[in-house]
Amino acid sequence: MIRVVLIRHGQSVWNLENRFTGWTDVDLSPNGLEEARQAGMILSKQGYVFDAAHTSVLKRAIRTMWIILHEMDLTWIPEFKSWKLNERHYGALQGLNKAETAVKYGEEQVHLWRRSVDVRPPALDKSDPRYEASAPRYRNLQKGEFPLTESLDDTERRVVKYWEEIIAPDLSIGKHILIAAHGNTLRALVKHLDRIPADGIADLNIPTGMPLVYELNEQLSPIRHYYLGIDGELPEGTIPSRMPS
Ligand SMILES: O=C(O)[C@H](O)COP(=O)(O)O
Repeated sequence: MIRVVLIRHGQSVWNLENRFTGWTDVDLSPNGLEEARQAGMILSKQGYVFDAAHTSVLKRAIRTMWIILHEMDLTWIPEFKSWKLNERHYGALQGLNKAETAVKYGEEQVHLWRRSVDVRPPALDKSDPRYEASAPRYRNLQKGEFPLTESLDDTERRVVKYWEEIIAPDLSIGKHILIAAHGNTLRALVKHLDRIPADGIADLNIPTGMPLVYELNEQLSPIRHYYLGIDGELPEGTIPSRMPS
């Protein structure tokens, strides 16, 4: 049986401040550090071992992965970082407080920006300091790949490309893989794996710092999935109470 573990980074300082984050490179909050440590402890206690770990180029996910691997005494395994696992780009909303934005534009509009599959938030202007296309970490992006904003569909396309080209071949030869990524990156991946229709994804939220295990068949189609708690797998369908802001 093939198994892959997905984990959303621990709480970040902007999760705590309730700000749209996207590609902004904020770090974990003290609580997020602890969530990552607990996730590593849970995985270790449940006997999980990984051959490789994949993450984004954003430090909240990288640090989560590092803490988990440290807790599991697996810091020696190969690590891979890709912008394709970055959080969904939140365009000109990045940095704004979510509650204040809802007051300004209305709950309905903000819900559309956050949870529809095809509505893109207002785009960043290329002159905006938040447009970081020339940052060293993004130098390998092809022309036009650096987003000014993204819908969940846009995010899904790049995540699925990474899954199909990089992760799936390794899973197929029996490697055990950890993916430490972001709320919307993982929503997009889960939408793809579980073939969730566009109108079925709005209520799917992935909590910070909780290991989510997917068991897959030989064709890499999901058999079942569950979150891991300190006492083992949570009953299928259980969503842990630690929800994103
Ligand atoms: O980028 C962000 O702001 C969050 O990590 C995910 O935000 P959302 O729950 O508003 O999509």
